[in-house]
Amino acid sequence: MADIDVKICGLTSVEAIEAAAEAGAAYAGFVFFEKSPRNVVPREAPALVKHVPKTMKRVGVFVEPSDSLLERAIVAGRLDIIQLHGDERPERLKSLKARHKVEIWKAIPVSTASDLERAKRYRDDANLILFDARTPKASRLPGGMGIAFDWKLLNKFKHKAPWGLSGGLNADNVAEALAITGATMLDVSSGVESEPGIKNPDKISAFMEAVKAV
Ligand SMILES: O=C(O)c1ccccc1N[C@@H]1O[C@H](COP(=O)(O)O)[C@@H](O)[C@H]1O
Repeated sequence: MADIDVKICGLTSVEAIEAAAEAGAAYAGFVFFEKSPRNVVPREAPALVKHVPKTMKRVGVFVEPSDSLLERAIVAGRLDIIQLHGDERPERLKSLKARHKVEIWKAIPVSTASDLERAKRYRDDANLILFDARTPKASRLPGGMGIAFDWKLLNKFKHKAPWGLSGGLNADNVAEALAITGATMLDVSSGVESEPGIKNPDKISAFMEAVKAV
């Protein structure tokens, strides 16, 4: 694989964790958001994360989490990274960074070029900016909907911080996404599922094969 790190997100079963590990994913993602079909509550996390090999980092996905949820999830999920998917301000990231020994990733919803400008506010406080598709206003989730944005927006964007690409990726379109954006970090959820919340090991492996073929 051409130095591309992949996060398989929304893992809720041992089978899916093992498929992600076997296929060579760098990150195992667990969603701590009760509206999500992939929600993991902190008390369930230890039984899952014990199957994540040392070669992978554990990422917790949150949407404007309370301090209490974060504290419980970080401990129970032995999280290396927290990914914030809501309207969290840079100050919130700064204070979380001071309090917890984790990396912080900030997801930025993208539909137009001006959305990319928003990312600049997080450059000092986020370890990685994740460009994700903006989901429709009426939708229940700010991510994990299998929606892609216009990757050409990233084409000429001057990145001044580490960044990754997510939103609507799957085995059929990931080569094109990589060709257009030059991303070196990818995050996928719906594109490796049979139905919302149910990961499909064959799709995980096909996605990783498609990335390796680039
Ligand atoms: O996956 C979820 O249920 C989810 C819920 C709330 C916020 C983010 C969520 N997932 C993240 O969304 C993107 C894109 O997912 P997809 O591949 O388009 O399904 C990805 O970063 C997930 O981590």
